[in-house]
Amino acid sequence: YPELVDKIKARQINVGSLRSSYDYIIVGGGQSGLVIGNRLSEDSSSEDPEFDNPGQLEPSSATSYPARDLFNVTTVPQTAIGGKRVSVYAASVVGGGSTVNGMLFDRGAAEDYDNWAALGNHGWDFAGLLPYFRKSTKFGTPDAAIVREYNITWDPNAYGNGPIDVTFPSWQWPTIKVQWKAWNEVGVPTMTDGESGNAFNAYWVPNNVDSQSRRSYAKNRYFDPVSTRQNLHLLTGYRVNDIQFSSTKRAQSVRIQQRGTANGAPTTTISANQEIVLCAGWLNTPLVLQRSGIGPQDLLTRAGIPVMVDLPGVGSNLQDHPATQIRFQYTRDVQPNQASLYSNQTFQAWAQQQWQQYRKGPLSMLVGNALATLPLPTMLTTYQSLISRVNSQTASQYLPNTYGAANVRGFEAQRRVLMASYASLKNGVVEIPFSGGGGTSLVLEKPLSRGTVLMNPSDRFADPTVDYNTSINPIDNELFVAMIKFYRRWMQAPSMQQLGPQEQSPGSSITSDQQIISYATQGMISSTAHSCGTAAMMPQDQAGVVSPELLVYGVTGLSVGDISMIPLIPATHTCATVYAIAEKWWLRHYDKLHPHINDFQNYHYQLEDNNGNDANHYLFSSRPSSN
Ligand SMILES: Cc1cc2nc3c(=O)[nH]c(=O)nc-3n(C[C@H](O)[C@H](O)[C@H](O)COP(=O)(O)OP(=O)(O)OC[C@H]3O[C@@H](n4cnc5c(N)ncnc54)[C@H](O)[C@@H]3O)c2cc1C
Repeated sequence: YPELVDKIKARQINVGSLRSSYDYIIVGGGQSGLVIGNRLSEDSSSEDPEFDNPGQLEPSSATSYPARDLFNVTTVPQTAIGGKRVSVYAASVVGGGSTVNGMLFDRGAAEDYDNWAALGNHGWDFAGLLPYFRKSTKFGTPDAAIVREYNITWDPNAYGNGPIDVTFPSWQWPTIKVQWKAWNEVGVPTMTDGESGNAFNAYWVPNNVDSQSRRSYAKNRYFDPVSTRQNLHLLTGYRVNDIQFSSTKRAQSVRIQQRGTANGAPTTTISANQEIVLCAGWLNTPLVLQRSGIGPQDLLTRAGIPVMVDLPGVGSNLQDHPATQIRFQYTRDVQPNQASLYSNQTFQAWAQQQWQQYRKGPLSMLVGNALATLPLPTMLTTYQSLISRVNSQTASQYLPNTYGAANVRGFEAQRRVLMASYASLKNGVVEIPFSGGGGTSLVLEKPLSRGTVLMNPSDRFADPTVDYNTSINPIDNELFVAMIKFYRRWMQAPSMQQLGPQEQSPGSSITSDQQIISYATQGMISSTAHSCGTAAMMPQDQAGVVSPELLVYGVTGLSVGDISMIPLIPATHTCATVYAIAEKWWLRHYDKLHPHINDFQNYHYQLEDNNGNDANHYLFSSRPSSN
């Protein structure tokens, strides 16, 4: 898209014009980095450069993940899923994941975030995050005819007046009506909306698109409108290698190197007067920390890097949503259906015309708009016995051998809140997306397996070693078995029979748990592009890396504003949550500018009025109440 590249080139700063120091340096102009850059530069007294790797810009809706905008990294062999190496998804482009992602835009259940607070992170429960979910979004009323036809529901109070446009496309496949009914028949109720804390059972999920089906993302909503601010500089084509510290362990400067030059090539040093904010994503935030001497002592020593802070959590606690596939064919499918887009030329031509003329119709639809996020008790009558089996495992039993005592304590704490969620009817353990077709991905939302992102000790500039340890904990596989069995039950629901569902894979001959596990692991992927947790917000003695204020333990002037801070992966696609995290990161900075308002927990409710409009003026005029 040459015209877009030219536009961004006109705005970005050349390395030669960089200042030698800035107030804030944001490492990574991805999704969270652009949010934080926008918010910080609202204050004209600070100057913020953002460093990023260049890439092509994604101008419109897209469902395929462009490899050119992703880091080219694969995992080590995943021993529990047949030894395959799997691709990782980490964006390397301005706007980061928001530029390349599938635009399914949802939030976790309230309990997902309440779990974060239960792990010692005051203010990070759902009530503490909701103002930021609202602050980042604005809901656009979808096509009335489609809403009526498919009974699409949402909660307008879940949204605010923020930069990211959210709405539903103007198309659904007719078969989805049968699917909704069938969910109800197997005991899965329909929720009005998943966005207001009720993301469990079955519910509609919008996309982050505007009324013209155009991608609404961090670059065009948080960066472009403020790119002319004189106090915000964006540098592309460089990477931050590491951070340098003063003798009092204050983060002082970053060393940057042009991408594409030999590792260790001459670097430029840029200083930060106030703070360095790591927004380089789940893959690179831990790597930059490790290169800077913050990480597991043993790893740093092996790499010959002086230890600034021994934080065993840096690069551990890696989580994602692993997935496998299931496929049924509808022998009495209704017309039109997804296949019509390929098999029926008249329909195909009509779809093209709808898209080109009105940006509507089947081609405006992305990955689908409905999810069944199933609580374990709904899916498995013997769920108590599964929970007992988890609790009888030694905490360290399936953890990577690089994990030390603090990591095990952290996992034990996570397991306690996770088991409460496994028993809950208000929190999903698995996700089954549905959009009318007979096949789909089956996604594990609350895995017990944990992984690592570790610097290569013999070459700190090489790609890191990524290991998800997918399915290493056998309970994860039991959850896949339960999911496949429940999917089969759904296909046997009375309403579904009008479609004549016929199982293609795994196939009706695959019946025993062991057969199902072997099918599921064979087709399993480790990541659905929701990797997180590698610089987690946990207590320091439980392998935490950042405090609830998102400050890195053991040093000053250094924080994390991206997805790495997530302690426990929520049962949702992660984009909306990352906006809320980055918006909330900014709160502490606001606190610094306005020290008379000094209660982190209490005033976050004041950031918006009840309609979700920005109500920052409250902050200037009154001290919030203490309830
Ligand atoms: C292919 C894909 C599909 C997805 N689909 C969905 C979806 O449909 N729905 C959903 O909700 N979520 C989805 N996600 C997840 C979501 O987009 C991400 O979780 C989110 O964007 C992560 O934001 P972040 O700010 O933490 O990191 P990122 O947005 O990845 O930003 C990191 C930035 O740091 C830069 N960087 C890295 N290293 C350095 C360095 N050393 N120096 C300087 N800069 C550096 C990178 O270039 C990048 O711009 C998807 C993600 C991907 C990758």
